[in-house]
Amino acid sequence: MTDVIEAEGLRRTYRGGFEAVRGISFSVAPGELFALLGTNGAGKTSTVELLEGLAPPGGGAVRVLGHDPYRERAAVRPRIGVMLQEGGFPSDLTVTETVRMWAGCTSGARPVGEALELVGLTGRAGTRVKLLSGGEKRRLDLALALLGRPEVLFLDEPTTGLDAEGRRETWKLVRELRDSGTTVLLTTHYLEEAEQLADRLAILHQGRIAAEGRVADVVAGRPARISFDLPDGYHLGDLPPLGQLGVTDHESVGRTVRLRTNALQESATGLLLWAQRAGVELRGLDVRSASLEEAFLEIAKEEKEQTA
Ligand SMILES: Nc1ncnc2c1ncn2[C@@H]1O[C@H](COP(=O)(O)OP(=O)(O)OP(=O)(O)O)[C@@H](O)[C@H]1O
Repeated sequence: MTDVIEAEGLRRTYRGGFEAVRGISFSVAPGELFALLGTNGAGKTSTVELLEGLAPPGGGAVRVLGHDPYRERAAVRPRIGVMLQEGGFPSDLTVTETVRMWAGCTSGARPVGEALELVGLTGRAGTRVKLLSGGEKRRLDLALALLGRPEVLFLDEPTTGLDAEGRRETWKLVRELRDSGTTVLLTTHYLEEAEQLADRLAILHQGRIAAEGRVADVVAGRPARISFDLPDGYHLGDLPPLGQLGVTDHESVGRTVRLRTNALQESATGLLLWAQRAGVELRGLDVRSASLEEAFLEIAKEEKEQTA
């Protein structure tokens, strides 16, 4: 089966000449959940808007469900669900009235009660939108995106403003939708969200894709981290030669030492053996494998250095 979303060399330039999207290519298979990550201003929303058909690309091509989402909007729009970053509903309507109004413009809409139940807003059905909390408004946005039982769901930072429980509930719902065959494109600032949900992801930086693949692919080859406080009376030079422990990089801030290593077991063992022999305690010892967060920060740093 062909891919549901295909982006090829996409570009977007705003009035004034700023190029926010600089030739990016990726594809999303049916039923796959693809996450776009990136620092503020990396170009996530600018890209997603092209996929949603809200603007034409300045270069390259995009196809959603086999159509050009901008030129063939009428064919694509009924089959996609869009949760924008800023919903912007009339604030004097109640939750039910808002969903009902939206349902009136949606073919094959779910019943209002079902949509509210899906996102856990049943108890707020009669509440005016202006009285909802930020997290509840995000959930209303999601209910509206789900109204038409979309084949493709675009979620632009869906859990911003949600508390930890609300975030986990939304993750569960998004997983269920994906498991029932919905293709999902998600943008997020939360790396844990991408780790939890994404089948594949791309990290955008300054309008380009800096890394792409499964979480394990993106994390592979990134260094692990060890940090600890130097024992009183000891200096960095008192540690065993760090290079021989497989440490690739180190820094110290005050008494805290941070090491990076591609040989975590070897480095940690060497350090602990040294501490045992010296009879000292390594307070604040923290040993962690490479994570998406580490990969993300490294990529952002590398790219910044390259463009400096
Ligand atoms: N209408 C516009 N006119 C000019 N520049 C814009 C416009 N919209 C966005 N930009 C710029 O394009 C760049 C990418 O913005 P975009 O909103 O796509 O980033 P993002 O990755 O979604 O960021 P965030 O995580 O902060 O939402 C930013 O530098 C932004 O200032």
